[in-house]
Amino acid sequence: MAELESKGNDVKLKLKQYNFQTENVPRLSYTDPKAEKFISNGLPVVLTDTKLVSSALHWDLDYLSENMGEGDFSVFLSDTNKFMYFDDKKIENVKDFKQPTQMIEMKFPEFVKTLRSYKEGDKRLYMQQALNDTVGRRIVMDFLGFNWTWITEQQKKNKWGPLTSNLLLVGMDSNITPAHYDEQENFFAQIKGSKRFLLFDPSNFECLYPYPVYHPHDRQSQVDFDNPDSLRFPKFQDAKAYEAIVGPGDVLYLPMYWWHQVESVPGHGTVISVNFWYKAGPTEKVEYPLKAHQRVAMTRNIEKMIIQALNDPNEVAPFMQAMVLGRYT
Ligand SMILES: O=C(O)C(=O)C[C@H](CCCc1ccccc1)C(=O)O
Ligand SMILES: [Zn+2]
Repeated sequence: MAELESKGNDVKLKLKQYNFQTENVPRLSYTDPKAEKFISNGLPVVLTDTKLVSSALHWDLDYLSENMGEGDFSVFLSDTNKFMYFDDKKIENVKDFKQPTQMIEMKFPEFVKTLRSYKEGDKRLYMQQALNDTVGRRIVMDFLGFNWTWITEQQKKNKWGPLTSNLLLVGMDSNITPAHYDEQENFFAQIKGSKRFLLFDPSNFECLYPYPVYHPHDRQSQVDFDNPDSLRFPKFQDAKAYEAIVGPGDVLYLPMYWWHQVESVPGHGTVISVNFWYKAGPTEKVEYPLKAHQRVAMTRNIEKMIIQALNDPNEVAPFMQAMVLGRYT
């Protein structure tokens, strides 16, 4: 889609326009009882005033350069502004799989230097690294200063599993993480710059055509949002999108299995976020009709069983087609 450049500072016009309708995700103070209701019902909501990461709102490239320590950080390089995740353990399953990005390990100061010397035509950069104990003392203090009381209360109230990681995301504006879903609950905290989320309920599974489970791009949509192939993906036009724009201090509750595309809003320079990924809680009692995310989990389990039983990714499609075509179609 053509990227509309706006003359004024209306961020809306700077955003890419897609051909599906979008509705806004509610934006509520975390003190609003309605906000808790959204979270307990597994519905996305933008929470303001949580102070979840207020101890990090001063983070910028220089401060991080000085305080992130001597560790190596995973930096993804892309020839385009898209950074599609891939699982390198599954590359062997797909003949001549073409990696869309390459990952290099960099010290933080080197990453900053490369970022600052970026010019048109260079590979774009996106640092995506789980925070760990190699970071400097000041970052530890900022991390300890997160509003753990509130978020741990949310974890308990909603019977989520343990916190698995905090992904630190430092990217260039206009970077895009294409549509995918994750199997974890997520409180996404925005620290610097703005990000636009396009969210889709798990029931949009049929409209977003995820790659096969054995594919390196498992959990990612096959549809190119900028040039959707309506022949291969006819239901894409029926996808129902929700939109949320998060700025510094905002926290997006991103429920497990909800599809999301993340666009770093152009014009803000470096964009910094930290997410909080929680494992699912114990599987709730199965009630009928099954919820959409339960169907997705079931589909995944069935695909995994077939892959394991056939022991060859190339046999999965013919097997499933033989099982379904002409019988269930
Ligand atoms: O927090 C989330 O879930 C996001 O998708 C945030 C996203 C980067 C995530 C990269 C990634 C995607 C899939 C697996 C592992 C890592 C962004 O902010 O660009
Ligand atoms: Zn994600």
